[in-house]
Amino acid sequence: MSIQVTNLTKVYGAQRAIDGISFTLRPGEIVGFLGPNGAGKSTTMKILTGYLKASSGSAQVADFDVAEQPMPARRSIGYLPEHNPLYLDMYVREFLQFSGKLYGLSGDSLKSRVDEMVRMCGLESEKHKKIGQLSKGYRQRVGLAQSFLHDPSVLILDEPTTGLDPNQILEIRDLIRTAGKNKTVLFSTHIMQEVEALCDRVIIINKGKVVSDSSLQTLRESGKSLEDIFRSLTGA
Ligand SMILES: Nc1ncnc2c1ncn2[C@@H]1O[C@H](COP(=O)(O)OP(=O)(O)OP(=O)(O)O)[C@@H](O)[C@H]1O
Repeated sequence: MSIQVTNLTKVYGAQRAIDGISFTLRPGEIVGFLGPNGAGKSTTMKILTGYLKASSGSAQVADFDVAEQPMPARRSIGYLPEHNPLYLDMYVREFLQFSGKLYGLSGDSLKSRVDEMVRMCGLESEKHKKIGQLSKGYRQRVGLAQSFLHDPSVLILDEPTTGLDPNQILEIRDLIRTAGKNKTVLFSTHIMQEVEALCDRVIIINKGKVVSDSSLQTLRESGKSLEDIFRSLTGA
């Protein structure tokens, strides 16, 4: 399995942010991770990417346990956090080179990989600017370029299109589709059309529990819209 989450629980003080969730992603699947605000999506993604420790349960990425084998697990993952912490004073290329070095790239392979990401993510016109001078959409592209740099087999993208205008949403969606070919992708979003445009499968969580895990095809066959299904399962 590319991602395997088993009985994962995270407790913050008195609150169970996630409460015994389990799911799996097979290689090559693109899965939408939906849930209302505060449902536990980011918490789950932060555990998968090694930024948070689970209170109990286990998570594996590319068959590496994220708690016991954190380094190989991390190398298998491209992660775009919800609040993408870019270095605003760095130039675009400088930042990508710096990030590539952290993944062990160097020399010509680093340079050619950075060039490829700049091209793929549509950053040619902005590559000589500082990140702090970029629009939100271009910053998001830099974040995606960074997450794709080391050619990971698994992409974990936390609300990749939040705050973007409709044109940028479509562009970023295309980018995820292109970059996600032959990769496993778990991404969270509040945009139902995005799920319909990109996903094979949808996992819906509510109050820290998985309330639905179905293929888009199965959900379509129910005759209800994804929005109606989401509302009925999350009590909105
Ligand atoms: N560091 C923290 N300390 C205490 N509680 C936290 C912390 N981080 C998250 N929580 C709580 O855990 C719950 C799940 O939060 P999480 O960010 O995972 O939700 P989410 O589904 O990603 O929400 P959103 O759609 O709003 O981004 C929320 O009630 C949140 O307030």
